[in-house]
Amino acid sequence: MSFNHGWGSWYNNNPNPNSQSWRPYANNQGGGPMRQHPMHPHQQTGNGWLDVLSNPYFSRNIQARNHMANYERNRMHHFNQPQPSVPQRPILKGPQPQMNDFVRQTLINNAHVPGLRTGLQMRHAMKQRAQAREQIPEKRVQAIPLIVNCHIFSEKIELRWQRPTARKDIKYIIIYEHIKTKKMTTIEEPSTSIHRDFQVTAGEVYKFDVNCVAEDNGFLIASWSREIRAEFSYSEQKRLLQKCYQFVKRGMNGDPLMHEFCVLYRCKPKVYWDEIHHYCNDVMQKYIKDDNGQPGNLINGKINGLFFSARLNPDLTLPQCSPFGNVQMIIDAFLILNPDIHNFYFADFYCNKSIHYVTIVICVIDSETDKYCREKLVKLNPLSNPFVRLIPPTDRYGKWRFYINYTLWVEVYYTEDMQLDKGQFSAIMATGAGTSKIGGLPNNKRCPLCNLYPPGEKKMITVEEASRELADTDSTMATILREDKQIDSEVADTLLYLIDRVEECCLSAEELTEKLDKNLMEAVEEMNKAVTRNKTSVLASIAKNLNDFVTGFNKRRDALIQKEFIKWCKARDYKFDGLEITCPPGNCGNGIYATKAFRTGRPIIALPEHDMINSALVVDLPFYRKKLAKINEKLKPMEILTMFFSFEDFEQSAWSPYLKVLPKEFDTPAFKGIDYDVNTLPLSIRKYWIDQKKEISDISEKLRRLFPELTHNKILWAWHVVNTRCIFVENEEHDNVDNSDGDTIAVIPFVDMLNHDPEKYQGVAMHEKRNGRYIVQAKRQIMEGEQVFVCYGAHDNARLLVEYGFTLPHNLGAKVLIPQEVLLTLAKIAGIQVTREHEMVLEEVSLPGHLYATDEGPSWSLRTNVRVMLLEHWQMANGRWKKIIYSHDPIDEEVDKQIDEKLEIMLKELRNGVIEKTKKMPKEVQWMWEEQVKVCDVAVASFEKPTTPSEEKTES
Ligand SMILES: C[S@@+](CC[C@H](N)C(=O)[O-])C[C@H]1O[C@@H](n2cnc3c(N)ncnc32)[C@H](O)[C@@H]1O
Repeated sequence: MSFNHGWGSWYNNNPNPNSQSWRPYANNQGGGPMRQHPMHPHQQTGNGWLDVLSNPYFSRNIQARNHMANYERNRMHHFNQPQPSVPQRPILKGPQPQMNDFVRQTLINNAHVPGLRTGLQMRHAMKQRAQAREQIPEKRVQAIPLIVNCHIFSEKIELRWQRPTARKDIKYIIIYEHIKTKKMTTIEEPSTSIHRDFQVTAGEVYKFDVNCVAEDNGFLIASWSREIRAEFSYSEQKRLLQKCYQFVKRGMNGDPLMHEFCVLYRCKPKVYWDEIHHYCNDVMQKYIKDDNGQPGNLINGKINGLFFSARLNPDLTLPQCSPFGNVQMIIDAFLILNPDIHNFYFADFYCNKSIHYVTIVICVIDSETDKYCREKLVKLNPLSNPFVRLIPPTDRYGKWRFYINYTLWVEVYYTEDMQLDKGQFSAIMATGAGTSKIGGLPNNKRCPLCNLYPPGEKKMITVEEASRELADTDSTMATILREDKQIDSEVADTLLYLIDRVEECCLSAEELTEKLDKNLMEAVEEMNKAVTRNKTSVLASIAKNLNDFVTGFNKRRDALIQKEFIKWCKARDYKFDGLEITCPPGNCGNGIYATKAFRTGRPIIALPEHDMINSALVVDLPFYRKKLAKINEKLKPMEILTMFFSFEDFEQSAWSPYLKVLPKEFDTPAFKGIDYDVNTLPLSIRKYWIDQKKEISDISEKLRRLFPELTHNKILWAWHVVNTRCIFVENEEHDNVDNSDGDTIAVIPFVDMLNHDPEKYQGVAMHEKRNGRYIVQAKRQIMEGEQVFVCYGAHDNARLLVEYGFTLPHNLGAKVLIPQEVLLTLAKIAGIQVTREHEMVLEEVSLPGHLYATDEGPSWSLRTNVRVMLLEHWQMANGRWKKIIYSHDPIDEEVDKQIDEKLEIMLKELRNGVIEKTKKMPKEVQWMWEEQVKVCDVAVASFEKPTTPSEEKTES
């Protein structure tokens, strides 16, 4: 970077030796530049600041007063003459001086200090408004509030509302008024409509009234009203910044062209300073930002501040003339730009004719203005932005260095009051009228360099702009883009659209709706497909950046939704101190983590029993009671809960914060529309798969028949919510529930955030009826930082996938089901003579034939089944087998050995059979079979005699 050239010349060679500097408003009357240049600490006297130090208004410095008099040529002259009403120099921050009516009126009409002017005008306006309010009796309308979300852009306002009622005989009447012209437009929207866009003019204010009325008699059902200023959305603001980045010229090495400075200055007519001195206790008060710049910017009329400049002449001297006035206040740059206490924001980029301006807002950290800017404007890094850049001191006693871009005009808008004694004053030449236009100049709306929508141009950002935006977060991107400009236009459009969507999504919590999320994700998917079709490094890089952005955004959104959910739980008296919801690594949604240790037996979650969502709760809710009364049919618990989750509205429901934390989709085959061929599935999952398919299709058909407004997809989602989250609870019988198959399910918010781990689980859940609560207890000690698990059951991976949509890498629940016909076949292969009598006993014993991954050898029930098949005729006659099978006596050694021998043959045969099957199975289910092979391997291995160390030695 070339920052330093010629800086010293300003100190050494003041181009205007006649110009004067002084500190007329200073309390301490000290002199000299506020900040000495680190390289030239003692060279400040050359510009004459030490010569004229005192206040001209108290006649202590004749020279200065004469000097100022030369510039006196304004209509406020009389304020500068000693008058009876002029107060003595007031004590700082003392009471405001009294003004007579004449003075006040003159000030209102002519004041040069906008703070003074706007203050008085505002008070006047407020008085008028209060009077008007008193005159108009408040109109009370009996209507419920309509919920409307507004999406505000500089040239478009989008309104989206939620239907206030399920009634169809309604319509919406939208009245919007352009406040300035009073032009009113009325439009009607049908009952099906839920949004409407309005083309507007940037910076203008519109009043919108959205009324939902009954179609026949016009009765007002719900209403909403708001005044909206058409202003930049956050994404537009960022695009403007990108335009500004593009405008900034850069040197050979890519760095922006900047020069060093150490003071900021503000030029105003002398009367301006006089008024502050006489009427404002020497405090230059910040005042409301005028209408200069882009009409849609987010600071005009919104924040208060004072403009300063740092721009120097080409020879790096301070300017000696200004269109804004004949007195220049000069202050130490560190006072305004100290990055330890200030935040920097980009606020505007515009031109009036040819000069381009960028407005940088400087706020004291955490001030009210800072909070506003943080929300609305784009924050800049003081150390790396190309407009006002700071370089930290190199050692402990060093000073900050300041650089300003000289390829455009940087306006520094400081949002605090400033005392005059902080500065030094210099007389300069006023060019033009000596003052800026009151209210501000209109910007040039035709300039394509600084307008987002110059006339005649498409309202689409360019690829370069998009790439710039991304380059902001990934500096390598810009380099890649410069190299490769061959970008397919369709792909570019997709990317640009996505950038817009992503930026818009960042606006506010209001936008975090399910719908927008879905749109966004669809857009991302579209983008990823488009990028795959056009494999260029540029696109891949842009796509990666956007994907990262979307992921980050989603994370922020999830955190927000979670916060609301926690608030909701606490308000309902859920107790879960020492726990937090976090997203564990991997793809398993949320989980619950301990933020402190819990001892064994401690309840870690407790909630009132009436908060369990079970069939009784649902059928007693007025909405569902009415619905069920109409259909005159009792539903089963699973059907009732599915109906509940199908109907509840994400925004309106009393469970809204809970509904929002529920997964939007599930990874189960049923949800993904995968239809396995039953014959390709291992036996352990076959029945469950058939039953599940039937249940989903039956419930879906039934609910759609009873409630035609429900769709299959909605029911499918709701069924999954219930099926993956419900817990066993013994519910009381309820007259309006069909409990012919029992009623043992409930969905329990928060508790249903616990994930499954059959090995590590520390949480056991139970309904404590006597205490009227549902709790989760620590069954063993839980350490701080651990995820808290429960056990959903000893399920193998096929079952976990089909029922819950996940699998475990080392699942001890893996098992092989050996039904009776398979058992008989295997027994025959092993040489067992199985008679009809054996089969009948087997049926009566009815022990399950399972092999488990955890078993050290075949289970007791499998061994017993084999034992039954080895019984002789006489042992089975007259029920004698019962005594043998259920006896506590140890099994005869001979028999035991025989069982082992037979089982070994049977299981080896089983393993071979499973391996053969695995080979023939379609790819998507092969893993299920492989898991079965592993279980067989474990069982077979248990028969192999362990080799002793001596045998090992001999073999080797
Ligand atoms: C009762 S919910 C548990 C909370 C859930 N993770 C969430 O985000 O809301 C059950 C669901 O959690 C996920 N899940 C539970 N345990 C898991 C595990 N060990 N690994 C992966 N996903 C798991 C599955 O998606 C399952 O359908």
